[in-house]
Amino acid sequence: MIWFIVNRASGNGKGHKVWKYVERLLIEKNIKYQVAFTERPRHAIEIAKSISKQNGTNVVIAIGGDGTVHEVANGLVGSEIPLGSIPAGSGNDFARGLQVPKQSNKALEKALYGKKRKIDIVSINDEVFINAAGMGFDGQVAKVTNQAKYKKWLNHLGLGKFCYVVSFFKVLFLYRATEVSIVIDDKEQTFSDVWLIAVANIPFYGGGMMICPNAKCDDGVFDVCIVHGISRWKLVKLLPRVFRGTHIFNRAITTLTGKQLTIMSTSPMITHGDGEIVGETPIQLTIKKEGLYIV
Ligand SMILES: Nc1ncnc2c1ncn2[C@@H]1O[C@H](COP(=O)(O)OP(=O)(O)OP(=O)(O)O)[C@@H](O)[C@H]1O
Repeated sequence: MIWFIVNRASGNGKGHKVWKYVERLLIEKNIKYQVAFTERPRHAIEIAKSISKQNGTNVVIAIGGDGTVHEVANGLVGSEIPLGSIPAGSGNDFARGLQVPKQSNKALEKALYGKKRKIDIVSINDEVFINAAGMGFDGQVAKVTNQAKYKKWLNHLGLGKFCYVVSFFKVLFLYRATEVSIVIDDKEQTFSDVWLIAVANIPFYGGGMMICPNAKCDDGVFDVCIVHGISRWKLVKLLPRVFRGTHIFNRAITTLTGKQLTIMSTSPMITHGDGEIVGETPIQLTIKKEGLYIV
């Protein structure tokens, strides 16, 4: 059976439109399917979990943005059912990082007939993330974005991916950098004046920012980007370079790779996983090699 989990609210209603289009294609092609619509945050986790316990499911296709893909992945972890996706959100970084076509008909093709493969995932508290997590400035930006009214308007204008840039400037003037101590694969390091730490499984987050340009979702490690010892003004100047991934050559950036990471900080750093708030420091992240099937 082919299952769809649809977040009609994603991308400010884009999820609904994409589903209507996909539904028409499925009927035209005479493809049998089942569909469940999410009714609230975290509902997709419950739905995917319950589907994963049924026999005869070939694929679960998420229609929504990164939040929906994150939830479906959390529901499917531990099963052999692959996750497919048809992007309908504001950021769609998962689709960008895994070459899922933007056009719904092509994304549907890939989800139905593409090759099943395993990717790494990263566990953080009791959740897993597939794109990236971020602590500090990043976590605050994710929190502000999720609550933002301008998200709706920017989505409406087809500029949804700029939500994070608007939030960046909102958080910039109030945020205070902190002292951080990390243990990565048993090696301890300290950093002062830390703005953010991003841990990435794919290069993109925040609507196309290439935060860890070398991240690969099947290499058994996550990539870490630490931004520290930089003034607010220089941070603003660095932002455009993040879209090209060339920020990593700046001396305010430290990049690392690892399988296990513990982060402690003088003041708590809000933490997001795939754009959803998952806690605050102290926090531990562990790679689960080949932990999820995708298609
Ligand atoms: N019926 C619903 N009503 C309101 N929110 C919902 C509903 N179903 C799911 N959600 C929540 O909507 C949130 C946003 O969804 P999603 O991330 O897929 O879209 P987006 O924010 O537009 O896209 P992106 O994450 O790519 O920027 C998710 O955190 C999800 O839990």
